[in-house]
This record gives sequence, structure tokens and C-alpha cells, in this order.
Amino acid sequence: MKAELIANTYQLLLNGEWKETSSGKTIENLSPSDNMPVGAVQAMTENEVDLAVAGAKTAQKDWANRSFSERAELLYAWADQLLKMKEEIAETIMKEVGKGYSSAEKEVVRTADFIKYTAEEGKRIHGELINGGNFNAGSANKLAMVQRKPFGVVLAISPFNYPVNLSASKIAPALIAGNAVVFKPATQGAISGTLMIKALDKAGLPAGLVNLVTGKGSEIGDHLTTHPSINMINFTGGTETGEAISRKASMIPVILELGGKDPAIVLNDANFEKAAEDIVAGAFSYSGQRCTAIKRVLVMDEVADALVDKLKEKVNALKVGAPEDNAVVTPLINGKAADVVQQLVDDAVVKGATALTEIKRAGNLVYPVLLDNVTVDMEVAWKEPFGPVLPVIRVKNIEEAVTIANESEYGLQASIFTKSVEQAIHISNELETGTVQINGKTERGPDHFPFLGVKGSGLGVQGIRNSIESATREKVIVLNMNQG
Ligand SMILES: NC(=O)C1=CN([C@@H]2O[C@H](COP(=O)(O)OP(=O)(O)OC[C@H]3O[C@@H](n4cnc5c(N)ncnc54)[C@H](OP(=O)(O)O)[C@@H]3O)[C@@H](O)[C@H]2O)C=CC1
Ligand SMILES: O=C(O)[C@H](O)COP(=O)(O)O
Repeated sequence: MKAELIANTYQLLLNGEWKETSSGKTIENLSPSDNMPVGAVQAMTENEVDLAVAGAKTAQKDWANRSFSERAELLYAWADQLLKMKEEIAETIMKEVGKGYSSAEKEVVRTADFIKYTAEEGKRIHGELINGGNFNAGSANKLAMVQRKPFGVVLAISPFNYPVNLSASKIAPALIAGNAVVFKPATQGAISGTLMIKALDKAGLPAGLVNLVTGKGSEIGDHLTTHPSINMINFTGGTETGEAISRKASMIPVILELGGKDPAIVLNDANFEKAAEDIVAGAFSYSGQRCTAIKRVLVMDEVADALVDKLKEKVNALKVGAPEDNAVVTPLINGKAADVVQQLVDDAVVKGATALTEIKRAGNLVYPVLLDNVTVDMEVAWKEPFGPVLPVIRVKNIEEAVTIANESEYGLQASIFTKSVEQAIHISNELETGTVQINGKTERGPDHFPFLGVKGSGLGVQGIRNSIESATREKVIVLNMNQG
């Protein structure tokens, strides 16, 4: 008989049982917006991590033998349960990570859609037959049957900013592909992650197939990522953490979705109204706490004034305040995050940037900052603020814009605003990023598009089909015909 979740102290899910950690320790999460307790999660021990990995390894054997359509049934049921818990989960996301309620609700719906699409796409995954005669030195008597096989146990580590979507987008593709999952949510975000797993459990999750591991990354992270029975890691989070994981993980595939410094390049012939609208939405939604946020504007000198006027008008119109009121700019995840933004702004202003909005902070709440005349000697031109600040760098020409864009250590996405599609495609080809958006803001979705970062922004490709393929390896069986 499974124990029910205790109100406000959330249990871990280990091999089919909701329970408390033997460490007796919990971690309390306070809301970033009002500092009120949201609840507490279990601080698991290394021994419990071992049990979670071992249990997943055992459960995976039976799961891998089920057909894609049987596995899809679990995912459909999971999506249904998530939608049934939509309000509860959205409210928890809102409180736990300070996201506006309607954005939190959209995250839950988007996640249910993601899971359903994953189930459908999984059913379309099939192997390949290759005839040996297609190669000069080969023989038509050889036939390769190429199948897709799961890796085994996938370790899914997610960040705070989309505690449900960026968790399910790792778990669902891994499951449909026949893997088991050990899921380690971000500590601030772990309650939302727990509710999402509760929905999966209600959907009929086989014991051990997904084990929920809570605890601080700094305490149990290395034990998890170097565990000999983990067969693949799918991580989203900061570049520093991701790079460290990729160095430690030995001889297993690693997918990394890391930070970004996405530029919006605005050419002379752009529609400034549309560009400003997209740039402000791209830069400030969820207070800029998105890897894909627009994090700098590179605008041609001749038209900079026209664009900046519109940016200023729109930034001043942003709703700032509480997540309960659906504000766009809400308190950042913690005080340290607000300090980082403040330090970047201060550095820029000291070095001569023009602040076009009032620089104001109340605890974690950083009011939106628009900085004009930013130059490349300022930290804000290069560092990821993960907060509500938008630097505008005025450039002489397209070549300078491309050079500054590419000098970044990151390479997630970029936007180009222009009426000339040819020009946009030419520039797109020059940019060292995973994706370029022409006349639109940088963003991950729709979630079935391939999503990847280059350089310090990541490794591997996500996007539903890509994520399923990334959670599998090829297995080749060669049939040698007419032998003897
Ligand atoms: N490219 C992309 O798609 C995305 C990138 N990001 C990036 O993520 C960052 C913000 O997210 P944030 O949650 O603060 O990122 P962090 O890197 O701080 O944390 C991400 C996850 O890693 C865990 N972790 C921490 N240390 C270790 C360790 N040694 N071993 C294993 N896991 C560990 C964290 O656990 P714990 O919380 O317990 O510390 C958390 O679950 C930004 O840089 C942002 O750009 C965010 C979303 C999407
Ligand atoms: O973590 C992130 O920032 C997300 O992957 C971005 O998703 P979005 O572009 O849809 O907000």
C-alpha cells in the first residue's frame, strides 16, 4: 500500500513507494516572491540514490520488452492526470519558482501536449533495412536490420525555471524509447517536479521505472552523475554545472541544454514596431529567466534611435509585481540571482551605458532595465544575466553585428529582424548558434522543432523526435543470406 503525500512535506518515490528519507533531513523551499514556505522535500542519502538507480535498472528490463504502443498508453494516461492536476501544479509552480499564474498554467498544458506528442511520435519510430550491395565492396547477400534500442537507465536533471516542462521533456522521450529514469529535479522546483511524478504514478507507473531523487545537487550530484549504472545523462541547467558533469561522466552519452546570450540583430529595413514587441517579450517574459531569452540587441546605428524609443515604451509598460497578479517581471529565484543582475547593471553604468529605465530593486524583485550605448568592454555584453536586463549595442554594420554575436562563449539562438529574407538567410548562415529566428523572438517551442545549442550552450539535440532518438542507440543485426 502506497503512503499518501503528507501535506507540505513531500516524500520521495523509490521503487514504487512514497516515503521519507532515512537521513531524516528535509529541505524547505520558500517562495521567491513572498518568502513564505511552499513545502519541504527529502534530502536523500547516497545509499538511497544507489537504491533508486538499482531499482530503475531492474524495472527497465521489463519495460524495454513492452511495445511502443504499450509504453505510449502510460504516457497518454500521464498527460490526462497532469491536466486533472493542472490548477494544483500551476499554483505550486507559481509559488515555488515565482512564475506568473497563467504562464505556470500554460507550462502544465504545454507539458501534457508534449507528452501526448511524444507518445504518438514514439509509435512512428522504426528501424531500417540496409542492403549490403549498396556499397561497392559489399554484397547484396548481406542485409543489415537496424533497430533502435534504449540505453538503460537515463539520469534526468532539470533546472528551476520550467520545473515541469523541462523535466517531462527528458522523462517522456526516455520512457517511450524503453529506458527507465532516475529524475533529479532542481531543489527549488522539486515540489512542482514531485507533483508531476505524482501524476505519473497515478497513471500507472510500474514500480521503479521512474525514481524521484531529491536533494541538493552539490551533495548528491556527483554521486548520481558518476554512478556506474547510469547509462545516459540528460541535463538542463547552467553552463558551469553542465560542463563539470560532462567532464565527470565517463563513456556514456550526455545531452546538455545550457546557458545562452541570444542576440536580436535589427537591420535598417526592419519593422521596428514588430521587432520591439518581440524583443521585449523575448527578453523579459518570466523576468528573463529563460535560456532562450533575448539577452542583447545589436542594432544598426542609423536606426538605433527609432528602435530604442519603441523598446523603451514597451519596457515601461511591462507589468511588474507578484506572480499571483500575472506580472511579467516577478521576483527572481533568489537574492543571489538579483545580485548578479545588479552587478552587471552597475558595471555597465559605471562604464558609460545609458539606463533608459529607473534602476530599482526590492529584495529579489529587479525592475526591468533597458541599457543603451552598451559597449563590448562591459560585462553585460557577454554574461548571461538570467534576469530582466536588456543591453542595446549600437553597431556600424552587419559584419560588426555578426562578429559580436559570434564572439560569445554561447551559441543557443539568435533573432534577425529585416524585410529581406535573402539577407536574413545569409546572416543566419554566418551565426554560430543552434537556431536562428527570422522576424521572431528566440524561443524553444514549438517543442517538436529540433532544439540545440552550440559552443557553451550545449551538446546534443532535443525536440520530440530528436529527444527520442537521442535516448536510443542503434543495434545492428546482419543477416548473411545464401551462405554455403
Ligand atoms: N539551454 C536550455 O535549454 C536551458 C538552460 N538553462 C540554464 O540553466 C541555468 C539556470 O538554471 P539553474 O537551475 O540555476 O541551473 P543549475 O546549473 O544551478 O542547476 C541545474 C540542475 O543541476 C543540479 N546540480 C547542481 N550541481 C550539480 C552537480 N554537481 N551534479 C549534478 N547536478 C547538479 C541542480 O540541483 P540543485 O537545484 O539541487 O542545485 C539542478 O537540478 C541558466 O544558466 C540557464 O541558461 C535553463 C533552462 C533551459
Ligand atoms: O529553459 C528555457 O529557457 C526553455 O527551454 C525555454 O523555453 P521557451 O523558449 O519556450 O520559453
